[in-house]
Amino acid sequence: MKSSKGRTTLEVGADGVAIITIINPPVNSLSFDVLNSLKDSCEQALGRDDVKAIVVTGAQGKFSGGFDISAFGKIQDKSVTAPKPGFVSLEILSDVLAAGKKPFVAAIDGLALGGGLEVALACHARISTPNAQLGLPELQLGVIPGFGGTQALPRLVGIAKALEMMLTSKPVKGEEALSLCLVDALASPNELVSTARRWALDILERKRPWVITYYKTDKLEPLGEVREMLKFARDQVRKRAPNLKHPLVLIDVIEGGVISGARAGLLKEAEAFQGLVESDTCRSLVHIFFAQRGTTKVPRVTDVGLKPRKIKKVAVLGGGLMGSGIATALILSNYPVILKEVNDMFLQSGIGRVKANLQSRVKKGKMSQEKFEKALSLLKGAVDYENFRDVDMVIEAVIENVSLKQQIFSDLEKFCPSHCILASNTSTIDLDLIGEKTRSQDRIIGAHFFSPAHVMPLLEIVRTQKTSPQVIIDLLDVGKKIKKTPVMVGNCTGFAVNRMFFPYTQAAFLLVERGAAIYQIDRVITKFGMPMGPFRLCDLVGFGVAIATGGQFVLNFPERTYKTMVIPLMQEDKRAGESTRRGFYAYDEKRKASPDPEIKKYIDKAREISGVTIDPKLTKLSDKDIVEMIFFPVVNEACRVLAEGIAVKASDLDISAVMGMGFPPYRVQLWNRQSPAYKANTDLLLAVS
Ligand SMILES: C[C@H](O)CC(=O)SCCNC(=O)CCNC(=O)[C@H](O)C(C)(C)COP(=O)(O)OP(=O)(O)OC[C@H]1O[C@@H](n2cnc3c(N)ncnc32)[C@H](O)[C@@H]1OP(=O)(O)O
Repeated sequence: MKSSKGRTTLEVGADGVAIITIINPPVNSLSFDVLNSLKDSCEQALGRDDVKAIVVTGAQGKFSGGFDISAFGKIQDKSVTAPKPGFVSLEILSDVLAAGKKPFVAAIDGLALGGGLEVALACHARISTPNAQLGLPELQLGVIPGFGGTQALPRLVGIAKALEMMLTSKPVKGEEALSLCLVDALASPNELVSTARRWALDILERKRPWVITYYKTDKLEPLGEVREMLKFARDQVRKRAPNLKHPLVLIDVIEGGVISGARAGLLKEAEAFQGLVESDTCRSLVHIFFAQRGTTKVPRVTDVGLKPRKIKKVAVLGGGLMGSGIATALILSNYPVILKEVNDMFLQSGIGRVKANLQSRVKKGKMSQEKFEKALSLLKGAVDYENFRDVDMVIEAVIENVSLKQQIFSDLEKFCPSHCILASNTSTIDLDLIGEKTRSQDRIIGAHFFSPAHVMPLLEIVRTQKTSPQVIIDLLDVGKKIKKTPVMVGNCTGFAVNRMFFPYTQAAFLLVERGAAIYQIDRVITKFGMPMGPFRLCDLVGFGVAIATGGQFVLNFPERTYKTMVIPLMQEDKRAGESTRRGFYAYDEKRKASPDPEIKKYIDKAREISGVTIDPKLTKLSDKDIVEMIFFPVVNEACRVLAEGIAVKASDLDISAVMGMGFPPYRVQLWNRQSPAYKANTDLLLAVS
């Protein structure tokens, strides 16, 4: 017998109010089983003589996290048949709930997201707790709201706010929802259902309005204004996300409903939703949703019954760019931190950097002055190890120097308690080497942050052969608590992200020295969706860093390292990237980059020194050729990282590419599926090398 995935229950109280509860842990997602059961429960409640009014709620303090996202994959691979377009929005929510002859009230605690909020919008009133999260985040998954949200939300909060909520995918809290008229009243979690019960009876007794959301028009702005707003929104979308179609589809669907009425809008929405579910964008973004949550599931580590230990205090060694960013990330998540430097002057600079990081959040309105003071009070400075007796974790972030790090780790072994986790933020040095002079190899681990560490979402957790699973579990937990996506990798040069990044710039140099146009490469790669092309990236990180990391790759992977002469030649002329205002681009005082005709001189010279000639084929590459020739070596390297066991699973590398390299998440699945096609192009690349 097929096991069902979630259900609803129906319970009728002595007051004649039926409570329909959505039950599908952990977030009460709306699987097809839940939706069918919801329809049955609603029809039963409407048909029963002992039921006067109905409250819809979710079990365990969560209304619903929306449509069951795992069903997208099943629809795409045809292992389930999707119901006909409009089955949920028209046949359940509009025709059963909204058109019901008894009042429906939604009692919302925890979260009402996506389809969850759409169920609530179909009810005749909504009561929520002050902290509940209400939103329509479907765009993040490559689709639009498909259970009526595109029509109902604008009718409750107006077009401008509805557009903002849907285009940004950001939820609002109960308090704001009340001020927007998205909910009708607030109640504490304890009083939520009783308040909703009373509200439903009040509607029946005509003491409160009986509102069918889809018929409301009073919040819709006049048509001329709506058209202006939609035009502005379309322009913004085209500018900010030129490769994405679904935000434009959303705007068309909203417009359709405003012009032709909600019922026509619901139909249009249902058809558009069905088309988008099949798109590569949706496949990719759904894959990324689960891949991101999968990074903390590590076989033989997270499935052996270990629980994370409580980390009460952390020490960060080094107050430079990385150390201060790491300290900022920790205090922002309420970890008391000791920031250690070698002397008072360096310490004050480090503390100053942390302060500046926090102040910039205050300036951007992301943080209150009160939170600023509180976060800063968690930071203590030190110039020795005296206060390290009670730290539970140390993160070393000093310069990349093996003997210095070895010394630090042996000092740490002496001063820190024996349970203390000893982490290094190194991006290039072998962790076994760092811990060589200690007897604590089981608690040595890599915590590789990306700069700026308090902003970038990825954390590479590097385990050695000896790192204990408990230490990995602890760092995974800290990673999640400081709002990073932790990805566990093995110990090797460059770990996952830098190993994948390396061929990205290598291929670009190889192509340019053989005739490809330098700025065309950056333009095409940016158009593809990367935050910047390989040459602009070299300028940003600076040639010093590029040469230092490049040296590691030459040492460790000599058979596949391309030694370009362009960078050393430019360095001789004191061009070292953005920091010197001259690299592959010239930079004005506002750091705006412009192509520099002088670059040709360095490329010609590099060709001459290396004895390389121009290949006419490479002077007229199409955009597609360029994208493939830059990225197929990246994919190849990712395959090696997986084959060597450095990454636990392929989806971890997808997340590393998206969060560490800025690879466009909406393209991941297409690239995974295309892999057989890349051989020909890789051969092309090999043929010219
Ligand atoms: C037709 C409709 O318009 C279309 C839709 O409704 S599309 C769905 C719209 N809803 C969403 O996008 C919400 C997606 N979920 C989230 O943002 C977050 O999971 C959340 C805010 C609900 C909870 O966050 P958090 O507490 O950090 O827990 P999180 O780890 O993300 O999720 C807990 C578990 O629930 C699962 N989950 C969350 N939302 C889910 C959903 N809508 N469907 C299926 N599973 C879901 C996660 O995969 C995770 O599973 P795991 O424990 O096996 O890894």
